[in-house]
Amino acid sequence: MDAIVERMPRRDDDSNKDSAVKRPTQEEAEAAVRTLIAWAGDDPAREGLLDTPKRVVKAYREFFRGYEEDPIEVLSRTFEDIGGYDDIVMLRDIDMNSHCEHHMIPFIGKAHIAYFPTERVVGISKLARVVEIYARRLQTQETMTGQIAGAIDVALKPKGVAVMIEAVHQCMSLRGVQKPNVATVTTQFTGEFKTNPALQARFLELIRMNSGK
Ligand SMILES: Nc1nc2c(ncn2[C@@H]2O[C@H](COP(=O)(O)OP(=O)(O)OP(=O)(O)O)[C@@H](O)[C@H]2O)c(=O)[nH]1
Ligand SMILES: [Zn+2]
Repeated sequence: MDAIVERMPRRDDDSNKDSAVKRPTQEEAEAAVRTLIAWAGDDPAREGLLDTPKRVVKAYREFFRGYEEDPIEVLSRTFEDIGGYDDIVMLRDIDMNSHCEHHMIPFIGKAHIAYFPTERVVGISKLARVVEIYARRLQTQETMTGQIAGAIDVALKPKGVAVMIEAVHQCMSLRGVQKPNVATVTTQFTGEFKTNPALQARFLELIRMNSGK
């Protein structure tokens, strides 16, 4: 599982000059957007489009800010005093949106996460933050599902982790095959969620209970 955890894969700003990928300047990024506007068939010098490159570059900073954050660090603050609690902790229906690495088009859906703590638990918001960090990178849904489970596994060393993502890929809805209502479902189980079918079934049941399916 460890191999799949990418903490901060391509940090290439001034803090890491040895990185393989050099981050372009703001001007270079804006010029690239002007090229794409021209490729779309419009005039980047048209008044309505003059500020568009700046806005797009700013939006990209937001969409892809996950490269600057470290999920393991986010999960490093844990609490021991859990009053003898000895069961799974589950976060259901975490809204997420990411961008597929093949088309750079959004895929949008929900993540469900459960883990079975040993002695220590993590603040529940941190699990949603981990989803956010990996979602704000160029992704495949499979990779992202594995990375989330891997990070929780490595950082918390729980008895097990379960992650499910259900998402609609707009690269399938808006272009290409044009099938707008396809849900892609991915799961990753570690530890007892992998070896204990009853625990795995409980995770799936807890998800279904909510959706009324
Ligand atoms: N497995 C997987 N595939 C994805 C994901 N996001 C997008 N894809 C797929 O990536 C594939 C890329 O296929 P290509 O044939 O190289 O590209 P394409 O010609 O644009 O493919 P079409 O979408 O079929 O038009 C497509 O089948 C997409 O549906 C993902 O998260 N996981
Ligand atoms: Zn795609």
